Amino acid sequence: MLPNIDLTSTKAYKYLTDHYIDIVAKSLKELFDTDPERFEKFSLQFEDILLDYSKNRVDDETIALLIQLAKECGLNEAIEAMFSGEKINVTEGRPVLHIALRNRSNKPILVDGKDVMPDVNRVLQQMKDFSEKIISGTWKGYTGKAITDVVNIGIGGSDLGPVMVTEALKPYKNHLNLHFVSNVDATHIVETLKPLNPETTLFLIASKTFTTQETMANAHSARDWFIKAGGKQEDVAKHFAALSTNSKGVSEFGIDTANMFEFWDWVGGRYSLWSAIGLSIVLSIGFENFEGLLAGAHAMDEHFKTAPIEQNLPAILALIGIWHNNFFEAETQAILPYDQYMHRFAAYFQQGDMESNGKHVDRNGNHVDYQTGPVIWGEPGTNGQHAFYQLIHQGTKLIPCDFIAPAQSHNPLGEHHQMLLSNFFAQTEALMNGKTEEVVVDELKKAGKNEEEITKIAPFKVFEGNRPTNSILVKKITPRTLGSLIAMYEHKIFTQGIIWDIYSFDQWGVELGKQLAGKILPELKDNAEVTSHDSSTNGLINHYKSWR
Ligand SMILES: O=P(O)(O)OC[C@H]1O[C@@H](O)[C@H](O)[C@@H](O)[C@@H]1O
Repeated sequence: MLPNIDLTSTKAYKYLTDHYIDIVAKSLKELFDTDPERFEKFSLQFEDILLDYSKNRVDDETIALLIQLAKECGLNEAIEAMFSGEKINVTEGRPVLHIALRNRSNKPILVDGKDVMPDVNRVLQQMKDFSEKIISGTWKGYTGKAITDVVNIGIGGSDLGPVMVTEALKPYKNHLNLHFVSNVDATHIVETLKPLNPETTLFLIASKTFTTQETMANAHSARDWFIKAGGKQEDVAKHFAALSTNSKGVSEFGIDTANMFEFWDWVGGRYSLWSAIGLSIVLSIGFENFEGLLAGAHAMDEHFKTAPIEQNLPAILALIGIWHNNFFEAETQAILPYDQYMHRFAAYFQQGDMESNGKHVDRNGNHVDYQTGPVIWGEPGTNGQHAFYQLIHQGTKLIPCDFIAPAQSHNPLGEHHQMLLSNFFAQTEALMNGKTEEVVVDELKKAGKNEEEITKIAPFKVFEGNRPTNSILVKKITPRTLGSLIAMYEHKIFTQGIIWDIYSFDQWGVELGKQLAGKILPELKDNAEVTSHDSSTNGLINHYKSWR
């Protein structure tokens, strides 16, 4: 069972509340000046991932108290509960076992007394066999041609993970063209299908439940397109596969269950890229590379499970996040990868983090009296620097940032990578140190400005600094490193959910909008005036009807 705690009544929380008053009085610059060991002390390495968390407003005492907080909140017991297959997703009555999907040790993991590993390995083998046929061209479409294009139709967890990983690992890509359709807006499928040839296109219908409205609508439109282009019903089997937990739904759609890649209800949608949902990844980079991704995640799982909290990368990241969120009252967390291939990383963790920890009810069903999950956002560097970094440097909001960069580029072209990394290093330094009025005045004097001009302009050029950042430097973005990085963030989310005493693995908050859309859809079928809602909703619907 997950431990039952009252976060703000823990001893550590109370100590941290007092300790916060000491820390806010100190600047990051001072903390560095008074402790020459700071980098060594506040950085951790796991394989090819270096986490430097020294540029956060923490000292030895902060870290000790945060670790005490994690212990008081039962983090170690919670990790044990997850890894041993306990039903820690209580509101849905399910275990949380994405770790089983990448359990390369094959040690048994029991759910209701049954080892899940044989099923996991069976589906992995099925993915391997299928992908080898598609990639080698031995699998033929209905006119005898090899597959050239793969369209993954899915949304949320059945889209974001595969999109993010196939983009991040593009250097490992083969000849197949990958496409992703998620939005129910017809534009998405229409534009995707325009250049495609049905004879050489494979559709993967990716949906855990196989009931999601957007995915089902896109899947039906894809099948209609295929049939209209000359494919016959019996040809569907050569061009459609399903990735799902719902075999009944799959066969009702008309996909042969031989072409169904199964997963299980103990895999959360936003944690499912390691499951059959990852088939588009396998098709894009090959099974061996997918295994590399799984192995990297597994290595991070073992680290998370066994490393003491003070050396545990996901736990430390989580605790630093809690320090900002609950004591500094930071509302958001930016994820800034200095790697163009990782351009969907922040978008992926918007779902991963916000759908997991965007909860205001604790595990006893009571309204929390503290902040929980932050708003996650971000774009790749250096683009962000020329867009929103102004606010991070000089705005009124505290934005803790994770800077991520590879030491080695997949595209070592001229000085590009050094330029990119010079920005990566410079930004965290600038955010930490800022620029004092004294320095600004001095610079303006040197630039030949007079007293009056200096007084006028100086305030705008001052940077307060003291802005917290983590730097995550990796050797290279390989399948293994990416697997570890994703798992690191997954376990960070888990740790924070445990400390905030919330259930991180359900997502009831997405249901209400779906229900209401289901009620409104039939009201849009004719032109009759709608009066069943509030005046705004009625007004909007009726206006829409008058314009269509
Ligand atoms: O894979 P499915 O069942 O089509 O679900 C897609 C998404 O549907 C959303 O409603 C859920 O909030 C997500 O968690 C999920 O990933």
